[in-house]
Amino acid sequence: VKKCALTGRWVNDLGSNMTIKILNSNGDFSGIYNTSVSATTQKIIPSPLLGSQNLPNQQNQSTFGFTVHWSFTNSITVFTGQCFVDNDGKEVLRTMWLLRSRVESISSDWKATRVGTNVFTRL
Ligand SMILES: CC(=O)N1C(=O)N[C@@H]2[C@H](CCCCC(=O)O)SC[C@@H]21
Repeated sequence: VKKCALTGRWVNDLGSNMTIKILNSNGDFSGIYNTSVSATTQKIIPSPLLGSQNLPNQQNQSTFGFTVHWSFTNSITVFTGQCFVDNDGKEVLRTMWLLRSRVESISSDWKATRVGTNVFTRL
């Protein structure tokens, strides 16, 4: 199997996990994200994701991005990152994300976006 194809199951250091399904011929994919944490009090449920991975150099640690459309609250997270194969041959996703939460009014827009980094490894 090619190293660093995103297809499959990944887990991050927060304990969140995701399943990336079919990666089509131009690198687009869909999947499911199970977050272990939330900024809201709503009950967490698995949420769909859509994304793309740069294919031409897929076997050479390519870049990707995806959007999680949270099913349980009015927010969206976009992730972007790169898949690396470390010295032990383990695949690791180094990502950054933006979480945009819905706020009541434009005067609260300033506090509506959170940013972070995160690392995923194969489950
Ligand atoms: C990978 C990582 O850092 N994160 C993760 O696995 N879960 C949290 C956030 C979950 C947001 C849920 C919806 C909401 O609370 O508005 S997305 C970034 C962060």
